[in-house]
Amino acid sequence: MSARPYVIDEMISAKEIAARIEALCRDIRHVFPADERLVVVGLLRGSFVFIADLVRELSDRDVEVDFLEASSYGDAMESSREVRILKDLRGKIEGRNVLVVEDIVDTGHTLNHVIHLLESRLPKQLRTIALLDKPSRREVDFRADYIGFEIPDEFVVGYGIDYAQGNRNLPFIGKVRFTGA
Ligand SMILES: O=P(O)(O)OC[C@H]1O[C@H](OP(=O)(O)OP(=O)(O)O)[C@H](O)[C@@H]1O
Ligand code: HPA
Repeated sequence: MSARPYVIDEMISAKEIAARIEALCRDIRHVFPADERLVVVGLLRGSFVFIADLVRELSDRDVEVDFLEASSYGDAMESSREVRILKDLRGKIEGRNVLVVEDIVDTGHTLNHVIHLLESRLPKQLRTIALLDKPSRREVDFRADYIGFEIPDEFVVGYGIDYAQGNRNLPFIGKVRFTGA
């Protein structure tokens, strides 16, 4: 838990997120063949809420869900720039249609690292989707194929995203504002 007191100011409401997911899924349906299974890969832990809403919006498709756990922030607000794979996929992705789901792209190190790893397994088609993108913070040249919202350089929480492992269960995206000393 953080020692510094803070409040959370709402930035993106639950309603706005739901509407954006509907629109994103309309685009995704155009890209992946309707008659082939789609492997939706969530990057733990931050994507767990987003992937849950995304796959239910894609309930008209044959979807398999898998997870990969990557970590580079730990409890800090700054990336360590060292992406550790803590849990690998259960299934094989060679020759398959894959959608990688991320909560936020900040420096870009996490998704960049994961995509290189998964590309080496020779999927038929691999696309990435991130709910949030902070382009002003980018340290590696990476852009997700689908982006929910571009946001300014603020530390955000909620809808799966944490600060020191807290606040993942907020239904909206909020920014952390420190108060006092
Ligand atoms: O673009 P980057 O600067 O690499 O930051 C993005 C990553 O940081 C967070 O993960 P974290 O390492 O905090 O793990 P978590 O998903 O378990 O919270 C977030 O969930 C992204 O995966
Ligand atoms: O803004 C953020 N909030 C929480 N975790 C993060 N990991 C990268 N950026 C962020």
